[in-house]
Order: sequence, then C-alpha cells, then structure tokens
Amino acid sequence: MILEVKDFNVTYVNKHKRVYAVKNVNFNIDKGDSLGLVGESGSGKSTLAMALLRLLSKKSTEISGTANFLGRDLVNLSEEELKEIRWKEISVVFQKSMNSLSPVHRIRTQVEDIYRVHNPKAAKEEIRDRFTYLLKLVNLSDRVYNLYPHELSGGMLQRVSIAISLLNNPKLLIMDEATTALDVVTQGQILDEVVKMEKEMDMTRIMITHDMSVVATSCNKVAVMYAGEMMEMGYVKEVLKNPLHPYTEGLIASFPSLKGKKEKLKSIEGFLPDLSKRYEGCIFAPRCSKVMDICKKKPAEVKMDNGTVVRCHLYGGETDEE
Ligand SMILES: Nc1ncnc2c1ncn2[C@@H]1O[C@H](COP(=O)(O)OP(=O)(O)OP(=O)(O)O)[C@@H](O)[C@H]1O
Repeated sequence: MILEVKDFNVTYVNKHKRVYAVKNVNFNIDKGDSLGLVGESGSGKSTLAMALLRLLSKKSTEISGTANFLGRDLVNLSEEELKEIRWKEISVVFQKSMNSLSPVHRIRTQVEDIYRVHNPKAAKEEIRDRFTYLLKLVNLSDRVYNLYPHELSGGMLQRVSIAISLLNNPKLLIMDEATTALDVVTQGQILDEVVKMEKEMDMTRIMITHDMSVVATSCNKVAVMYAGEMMEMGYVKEVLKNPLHPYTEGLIASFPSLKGKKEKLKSIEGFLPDLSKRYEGCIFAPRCSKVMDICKKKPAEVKMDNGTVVRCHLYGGETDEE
C-alpha cells in the first residue's frame, strides 16, 4: 500500500463560518493503482488533494485524521520533510499549473532548477535528455526546451507542466483536472502515455476529474465524492458497470454514453447542501430517489464481495452516528 487515508477531515475556517469540505474520508491506494476521484463541482475533491499535499493555509484550515504515505503521516510532517517529498515522491499538476511557470526564464532554466532540487550535481546534458524524453511523451518537440513560456500556447504550456511533474520519477502523481483544458486528442494521447509510463516506473496516480470517460480509459479504481464524503469506491470495471450508490448511478447517467451514443443527459435533481452546516443521516438523502426511513441515520461503510466500499443503507450495515 502506498497511501492509507483514515478518518480524514478538512474544515475551512474563517471569521464568520466553518465549511466542512471533507468529512470522515477513508481510502487506500496500492502501488501502481490509478484512482479516479469524481464528484460534482464543490464535492471536495481538490480540497482533499490539497490537504494531502499540505498546500492549504494552516491559518484558515483544520485537518484531522491520518494520511500514511509509505510509513510517514503527511498530516504531521514538518515543512522540511514535506520539501523532501514534493516533486520527488509526490508530484501534482493542477488545471492552471502552467501559470506557475516564470515568464522571464526559459523552460530549460526552470527545468534545471527543479531537477537540481533533488539532484544538485546533475549535469545539463542529463537534465536535457530526461526532459526531451518527457517532452516527447506529452507530444511536444524538443525545441520547446529553449523557449520562453510566452512563446508557447496555453495547451503547450500545460503539457510542459505535466512533463515537469514527471521529471523526478514521482512515486505518486496527482492530476487535478490537469488535462481538462486540452483538446480531446491531446488529452487522450497524454493519458495513454502516462498509463504506459506508470507501468514502467511503478508510479501510482490520483486523477481528479469531472469526466467519467477519462476514468473509464485511464484508471483502475474510482472514488466518488459527494458533499465532502466518500460515497463509493471500487474497481472501475465494477463501479461503472454496476454502480451501487444512487449518487454514483446518477452521476454516471448524467454523462454522455461512454460508447459515444448520443442520449439525452439526465441530471440529478436538487443542489449540493450548504457545507457550513452539519447534517444528520445520509448527506445525499434529500436528493435520493431511493430514500428510506433509515436514511435519517448516517450509513456506515459496507464492503462488498467485488471490493467496492459503499456508504448506503440499501446495502445494510450499521449506522455510523458521529
Ligand atoms: N478557501 C476556502 N474557504 C472556504 N470554503 C472553501 C474554500 N475553498 C473551497 N471551499 C469550499 O469547499 C468545498 C469543496 O470545494 P473543492 O474545490 O474542494 O471542490 P471540488 O470537488 O474540487 O470542486 P471543483 O470540481 O469545482 O473543483 C466547496 O463547498 C467550496 O465552496
């Protein structure tokens, strides 16, 4: 196991209110897994990833629980220890990562700086060779190495950011909508290459996305979040074929057919609840078409025979009152 997250909570705190953005989340990722993290906008996916990477401001967030990454609890690591881990062991690409490239330095200079954080004595040629390989992977010509960011398009820069995230062979790569803004062909190519490469390098990936087809084609596991809670997690081939939670079912139905058939999209009635309030019972109950009396009590996680873990009274299990 590479990452084991237990009882994980993230709360944004400001003068006027508290926002419970991630609540009691549990999940494990094995080495080599590619986990798609899905859920509608505002369900807490980015907050979860940012909190695991400790990129949220300490002043305005409270984090509790544990996140054991290869024997170290990410929640309690010092800044120094985190620096050791970032880029080299855990790397992240956001949708807007390209904006963090410096406009006044050539790509080459920035790549050299990042590479040398963990390999201070690396020669220029070694770095160039490694990066040229990565540029090819994201479908860019090696001439990009000597250019300035303003000489590239947004999509090209985002591909440079993805290549940079792979520079130090991270053990865990987190992609937060990293390919969303790219055209479908480029996105497909990059994901194919990343999948191939992670097999070679034994890399593990968490992929935050709105796009179920991305999960279907590039992940082996999927975790479904709703209003800060993990509703269902399991193998992609099980969950997409046989979703257990009514929310997962709704989410899958609201995507265009994965086979490309044009069907009218269904949407899930209702809205995400206000996360600054605490709720009793199942958080999805007010929108659920299968709601029952018992849903006034919080469902516990139920582990099914096919490996899926689901939080729903339809599958029995105890209640999990806080
Ligand atoms: N700095 C903040 N202060 C207070 N609340 C916040 C802050 N950032 C995010 N939130 C709230 O936390 C919740 C989870 O947001 P988050 O961005 O993690 O969701 P998401 O699932 O990643 O959404 P999206 O898919 O739109 O990126 C939302 O209700 C959001 O309004």
